[in-house]
Amino acid sequence: MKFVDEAVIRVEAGDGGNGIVSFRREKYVPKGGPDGGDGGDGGDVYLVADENYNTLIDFRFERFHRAERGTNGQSANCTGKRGEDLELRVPVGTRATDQDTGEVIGDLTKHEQKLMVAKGGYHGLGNARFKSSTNRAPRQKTMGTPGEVRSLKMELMLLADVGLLGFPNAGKSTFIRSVSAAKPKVADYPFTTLVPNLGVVRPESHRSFVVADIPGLIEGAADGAGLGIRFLKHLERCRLLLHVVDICPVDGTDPAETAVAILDELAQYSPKLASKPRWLVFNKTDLLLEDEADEVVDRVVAALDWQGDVYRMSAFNKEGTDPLCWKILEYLESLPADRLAEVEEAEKVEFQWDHYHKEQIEKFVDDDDDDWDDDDDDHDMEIIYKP
Ligand SMILES: Nc1nc2c(ncn2[C@@H]2O[C@H](COP(=O)(O)OP(=O)(O)OP(=O)(O)O)[C@@H](O)[C@H]2O)c(=O)[nH]1
Ligand SMILES: [Mg+2]
Repeated sequence: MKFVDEAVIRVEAGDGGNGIVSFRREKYVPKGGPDGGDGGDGGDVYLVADENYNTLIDFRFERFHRAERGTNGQSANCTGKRGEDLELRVPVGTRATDQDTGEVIGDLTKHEQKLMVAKGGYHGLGNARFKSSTNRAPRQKTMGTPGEVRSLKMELMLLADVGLLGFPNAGKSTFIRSVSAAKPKVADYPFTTLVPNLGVVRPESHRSFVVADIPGLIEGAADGAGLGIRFLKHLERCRLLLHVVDICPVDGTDPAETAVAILDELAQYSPKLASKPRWLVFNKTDLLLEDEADEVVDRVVAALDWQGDVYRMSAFNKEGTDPLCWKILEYLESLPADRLAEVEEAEKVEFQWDHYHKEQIEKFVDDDDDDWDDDDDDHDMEIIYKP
C-alpha cells in the first residue's frame, strides 16, 4: 500500500539582469570609452532534502516561490549583483516532476541533497564587451534572459512517525480524525478499519508528524484471529507507538485484560516492535467520572506493570488530544536523526562564460549596427548556452 503526499507549486527562477550602455565621462576625458557593465545572473530555485521535515503539506499553503532577479549592470564597468538562490526544504524521499511535461527532474534521497528545479536567467552584456578596433564607441548591450518557470509536482511516500495500536473500537480512527485531516471511517463495531490510514498532524506550520491508524488487534491475532497481525508491519518504521486503551468498552470486556493481550500479540509478532518506545493512552474519558477513570487507569497500569508515560483523552470530544500531540511532536523532535547525515552536494556545472561572451559578441558584431534593436523588453533573442 502506498501513501503518497503530494503538492504542486510554481517555482520561478530569477531573470538575468541586463547589460547597460554607458560611457566613461570624466573631467578632462571628453571621449571616455564604453564602460557599461554586465548584468548579474538570476537566482536559481533548489529543493534541499531535510530529514527534519516529513510532509509536503506546508507547500499546499504556500504555492508560489520565486528566486531573486539579477540586477542590471552599471557604469564604470560594474557588474550587476547575482540574484539570491531560493532553497526550499523538503522531506528526504521527495520526487520532483515537471507537472506539464511529466519529466522527472530528480529524487531527493539523502539529507542535504540539493536539486535544481529552475535555472536562473543569464546575465546580459554591457557595451564595454563590444568594444573593438573598429568600433570604439559601441552602443550595444544584451538583455538578461528570463529565469525558468515551472509547475513543479512534488511527491513523497509517507512514512508514519507514530503508530496506533489497540483493541478494535478503542477509538484509534476517532483520534486520527480529530487531530488530522484524515477522515477514516469510525463506527461502534469492531474492525471498522480494514486498511491502514495515515494522517498528518500539524500543530503549527513546518512542524508536523504522521500517524498511522491500523486495524484493531485482538487476542490470537498472531495466529490469524480477527484481521491478524499483517498490518503490524506498517508500524515497523514508526518511532513511537501509542497503545490506545478504551476505559469503558461497550462490550463489557476488561480493559486491563485486553491491554495485556495486545502486548502479548505484539511481542509474538516482533520483539523489536515490542521494544519500540510506547506510550499508554486512555481514551473515552468522557464516559466515566474522574475517580472511576482513575480506578481503570490504575488497574491497567498495574496489570501491565507499566512504568512509561500515561495520557488520557477523549478523542471524540478532542479533550486531551492537543496536549498529547504537542508532547509527541516535542518527543519526535528530540530524537537524534537516525539516518546518517550524508551530504551530497549537487554537481556544480561551471558555466563557461568566455564562450558565452564570445558568442554574444560575435552575434552582434555580425549584425549591422543600425539594425540594433534597443527595446528594453526584448527577451526573445535566442541564445544557445554551452555547458
Ligand atoms: N464516548 C466516546 N466515544 C468514543 C471516543 N472515541 C471513539 N469513540 C467511539 O468508539 C467507537 C469506535 O471508534 P473508532 O475510532 O472506530 O475505533 P477504532 O479503534 O478505530 O476501531 P477499529 O477500526 O474497529 O479497530 C465509535 O463509535 C466512536 O464514536 C471517545 O473519546 N468518547
Ligand atoms: Mg478504526
